[in-house]
Amino acid sequence: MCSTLVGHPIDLVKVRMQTQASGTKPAFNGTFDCLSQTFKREGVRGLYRGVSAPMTAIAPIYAVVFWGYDMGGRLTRKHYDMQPNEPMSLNMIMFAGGFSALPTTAIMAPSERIKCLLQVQANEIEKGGKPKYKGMVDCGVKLFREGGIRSVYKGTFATLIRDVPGSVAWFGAYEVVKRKLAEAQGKEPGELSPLNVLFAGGIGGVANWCVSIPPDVVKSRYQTAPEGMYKGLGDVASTLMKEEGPGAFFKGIGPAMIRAFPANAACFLGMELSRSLLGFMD
Ligand SMILES: CC(=O)O[C@H](CC(=O)[O-])C[N+](C)(C)C
Repeated sequence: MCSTLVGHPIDLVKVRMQTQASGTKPAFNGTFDCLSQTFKREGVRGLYRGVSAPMTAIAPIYAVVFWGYDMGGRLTRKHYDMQPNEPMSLNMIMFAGGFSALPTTAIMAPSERIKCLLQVQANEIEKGGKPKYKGMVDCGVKLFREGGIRSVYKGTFATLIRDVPGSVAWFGAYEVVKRKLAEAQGKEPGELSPLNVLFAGGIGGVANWCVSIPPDVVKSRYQTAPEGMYKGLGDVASTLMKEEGPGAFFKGIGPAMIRAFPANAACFLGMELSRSLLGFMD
């Protein structure tokens, strides 16, 4: 929840930049321009538009991420007939990471759909219109009334193609950095200092966004587009390519990277601290 509080304004900038209409003059000239325009026009409230959805979903999302990772690890250990305390190879870690995205998508996809719609609806207010959604619950209810569960879950496949490779990189980079640091200090990875864990977590976040940005742009466009605008994800990708060129697939990479290190450093440190607290209570 701390990482959402810190990272949401910059995540909002990412989504607004990713969903800027093509053809016309861009509304924002870059990350800091978007941040300052949003603050000037909408105040602090504007920077936190849409925060309710990730704030509500973040705890269950990460509980499922780490549970899914554990399940993936158990599956590979069973496959190789390994003991539960035997360390996993990097390939096994990456498999377990990718596997974790499968159950997580069930919560991640609707949370992202609502968050992105709330984050971009300021454009409508700007044009003199009234905002369509009053908040997270209102948005979820309206989506359900208008298009049923299919509409709430619009963008599920896009979320999956973003988060399977993203989670492979996230867990893989975190473990590689932790192992290298431990080796250099003659320690076990579990004995690393909080500062080392923060560093490894931050690198995990950066690795995640190195592979996730192109599918994230497609996801943001698809989830915020009016009904019927695109035939599917392939249509979003080919329209982007035709109208805006290959650079469009990297929109929002600046804010994503600025947020990636601190948000994920905090996330992994929180996970390691709660893990040792639970071990201590055992
Ligand atoms: C897209 C996303 O939520 O990525 C997570 C890291 C972040 O910066 O929020 C990692 N994971 C996909 C494993 C949830």
